Amino acid sequence: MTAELSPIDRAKYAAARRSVDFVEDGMKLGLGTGSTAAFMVRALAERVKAEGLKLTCVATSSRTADLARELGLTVVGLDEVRWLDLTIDGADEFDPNLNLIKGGGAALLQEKIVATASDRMIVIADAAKAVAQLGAFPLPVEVVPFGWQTTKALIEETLYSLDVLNRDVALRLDQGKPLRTDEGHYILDLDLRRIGNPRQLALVLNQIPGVVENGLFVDICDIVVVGNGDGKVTVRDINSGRIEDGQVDLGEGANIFADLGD
Ligand SMILES: O=C(CO)[C@H](O)[C@H](O)COP(=O)(O)O
Repeated sequence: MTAELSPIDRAKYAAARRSVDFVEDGMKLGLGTGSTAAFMVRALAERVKAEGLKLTCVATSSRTADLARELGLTVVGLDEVRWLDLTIDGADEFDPNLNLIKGGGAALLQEKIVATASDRMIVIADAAKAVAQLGAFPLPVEVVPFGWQTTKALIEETLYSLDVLNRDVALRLDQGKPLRTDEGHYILDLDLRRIGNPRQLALVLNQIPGVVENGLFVDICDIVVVGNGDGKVTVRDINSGRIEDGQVDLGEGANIFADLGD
């Protein structure tokens, strides 16, 4: 079954499977959004079933909440628990300081709120998401629909004032219409190629009226788990500096992959 999966999906599964080893009984857990996070939710549900773990989960999107509930996990609102032990989520890019671009799945707002309300954030990713400098992936910025074109112009002016050379800003569409986030906002994707100073850019973007949040996660992620198509995983902890290599048995994913219909 696993042989039919693409190498990228095997890499995502490997990272996801390794990340759930960090989950302990009784934890309050943030569940990310995206395809890698979906593998994690499935691997987590398997562990809960096999070991009878008692977990309280907070989802970062309606998609993740639906999947987690369908798999029997307990999902509550963030305000019911206020603070989480751990959040596990995917990313679109991560740099050597574990700063991230997120929001490829349009869930950056809830993802940032949940990760910030957690003792630790683990990012799970395939190796292709590692970059020397953020920015090849267009930076998602969530904006309110009211006056969004004015907000877009203000963003372009701000990028110009920061001497950003490439500053293509595009409204994200879904079947020809503006994509709506879970909160009903729009997403603008900023194709910047290179982000020299993610901390500065994140702060400046959030000063613009109409901007709700941006997809730069600076100093939020603690650990990255990087998966490869052959099941090799590397865990890097930015706080301790520890790097640990391991191997995930991809055969263990057979149930999960079968559920996906692959
Ligand atoms: O930020 C996200 C959703 O808003 C995702 O974590 C990010 O887009 C990675 O997605 P995938 O795991 O499907 O590659």
